Amino acid sequence: MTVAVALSGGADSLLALLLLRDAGENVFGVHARFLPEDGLPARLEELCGDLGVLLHVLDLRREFEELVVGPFVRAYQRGLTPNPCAACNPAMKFGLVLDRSLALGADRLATGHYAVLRSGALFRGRDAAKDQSYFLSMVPRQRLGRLLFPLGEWTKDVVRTELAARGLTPPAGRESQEICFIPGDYRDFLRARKTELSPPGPIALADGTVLGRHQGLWNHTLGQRKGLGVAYSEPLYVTGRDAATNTLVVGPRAETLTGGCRTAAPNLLADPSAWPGRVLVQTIYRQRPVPARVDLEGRGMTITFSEPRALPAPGQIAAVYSEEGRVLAGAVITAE
Ligand SMILES: Nc1ncnc2c1ncn2[C@@H]1O[C@H](COP(=O)(O)OP(=O)(O)OP(=O)(O)O)[C@@H](O)[C@H]1O
Repeated sequence: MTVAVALSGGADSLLALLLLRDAGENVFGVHARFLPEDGLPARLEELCGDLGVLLHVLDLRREFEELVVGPFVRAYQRGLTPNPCAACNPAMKFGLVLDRSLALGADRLATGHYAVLRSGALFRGRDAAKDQSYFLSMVPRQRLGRLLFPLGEWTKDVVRTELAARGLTPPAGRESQEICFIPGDYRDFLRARKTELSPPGPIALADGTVLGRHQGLWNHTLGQRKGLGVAYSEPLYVTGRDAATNTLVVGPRAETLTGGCRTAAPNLLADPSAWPGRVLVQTIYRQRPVPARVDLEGRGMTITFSEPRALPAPGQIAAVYSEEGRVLAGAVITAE
């Protein structure tokens, strides 16, 4: 089988390449340039040359800006908390990179994601601390059949040890950042792009009582406590960002919890008729999933948690799991 391995320059995809090659697959590398100029493609070329592996560098900078970074910035302008991986995985890695890899002669595309594929079904990766199935929940089902995740049963520690034992240092020389195109704080990134963002506005309780002013909704995150600059008889938290009135809604801790949320149309990875009776939902990466009722209504999902949860941020992903860790669906959260 011919396998294209998506090489980021990091440790995980490098080991994925070596494991597949050791297993006798016919491998080649594909590296996508998503970001402005850096020296990484040249360092990867050199490493692949040493390993005797062909590398294709795909220039996807324009597409990444159009399909990932632009929508990310516009979502902030609409008062959302976007998750760029929700757009990147289906559109870029398992969209354009997969298509180009198939066109280059690959039967499959492998990545260094920590997740397991079994008979076309997606499951959590074995390393609970690195499991990336949450982000993969937005990848269309028919695309999964073309993918391989060789590190699904591995733990990060063993990956590091294995590479060291082979005397290899990944050329990227860094662990991934939370958002790959933002090296520091997202607010500095938005300012640096001179993005037109929401202006100052009122800070108010849910009943409309105005307590102060904020410097732009985009500066604040749901559940935030520090840095509000308003005095009140009890600690206040951000409980909502009303883009229509440009109001930052604050309230006591109890109001940072909710019983459920709504989503946009889900990406279904298992037919709802075959879902188990009990499902779990996760609304942030690395969050403990909780049992929930999921109603597929119209074009979206209505999720009712079995216990109150921290307010899910519109723009983030809600991933639905079986108790065995199978991903049943993923969708973008639209509202509480
Ligand atoms: N620029 C890129 N070009 C090709 N593939 C990429 C690129 N960036 C990421 N990938 C693929 O997506 C996988 C997950 O990427 P992520 O940014 O989450 O890195 P990671 O889990 O730290 O993995 P790695 O150690 O390989 O960087 C990578 O293992 C790799 O297969």
